Amino acid sequence: MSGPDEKGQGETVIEVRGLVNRFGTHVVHDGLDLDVRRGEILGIVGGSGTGKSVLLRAIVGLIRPAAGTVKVLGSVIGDLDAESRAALERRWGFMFQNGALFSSMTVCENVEVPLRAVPGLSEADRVALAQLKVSMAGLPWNANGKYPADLSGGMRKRAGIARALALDPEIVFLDEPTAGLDPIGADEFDRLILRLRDALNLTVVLVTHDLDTLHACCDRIAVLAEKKVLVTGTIAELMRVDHPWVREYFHGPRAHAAFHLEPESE
Ligand SMILES: Nc1ncnc2c1ncn2[C@@H]1O[C@H](COP(=O)(O)OP(=O)(O)OP(=O)(O)O)[C@@H](O)[C@H]1O
Repeated sequence: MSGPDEKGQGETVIEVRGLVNRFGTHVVHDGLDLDVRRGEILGIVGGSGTGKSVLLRAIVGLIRPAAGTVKVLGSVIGDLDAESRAALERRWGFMFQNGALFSSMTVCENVEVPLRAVPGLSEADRVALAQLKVSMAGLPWNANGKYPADLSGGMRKRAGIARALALDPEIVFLDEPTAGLDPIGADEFDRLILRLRDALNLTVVLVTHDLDTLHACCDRIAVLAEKKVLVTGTIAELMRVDHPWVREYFHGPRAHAAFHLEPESE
């Protein structure tokens, strides 16, 4: 790989080494390594229960690993005092699977939540910034005043991404961004992810089962299997990997449809 360019594209912004996560005797990750480069959209795929969400949570420090190191933007998570930790957290945004919005707050108020931690920001500026993020997420103006219960699933996800963008992060984590969306809504969301990455120079790490999202959005894909990242690469590279799960996933009929390939002859 060539080194970072003048905008830092290509530099490693997340470095996971020897990660071990376990719940009781259940070992989810055992010596997992992962690198994420600035400016890329990295998709994480794997069978159900292989620990994709646990990996995202471990990267942002919501789960304390049993062993290994996670370095984000040059800092080792776990070594930081509360103040440095809070400063680092402002440099990423996280969109949980269902949006994880506060049901008693409007969309605008939800997006304002992270902005409340910014010292010296007036209420008027906070509201204006939140409204800007809501529109950047592709929601209409009148969504600002709506409550999560009054939104469709797709709109809730957009509100979740607006909140993840509240603090102008460098990295955005998306947990199954298109899950539960109809195909048109999922396509629109894929395009939104690409637009936001390009417009805001974001690094995006997303967990997905959606082959269309992999094809439309991801520069590289990391495959979780056997308690680690088995392989990372482009779709073309992963299609050449000889591993039962990878083969089945990247050569199945759904993959062929998503990747616009001719059906394989038996
Ligand atoms: N807080 C927890 N306590 C105990 N076990 C947990 C906890 N969180 C996750 N697990 C277990 O860790 C494993 C990995 O979970 P995770 O949610 O990361 O899987 P996943 O790959 O995201 O799955 P899916 O594709 O089905 O969403 C699962 O067996 C799950 O039951």
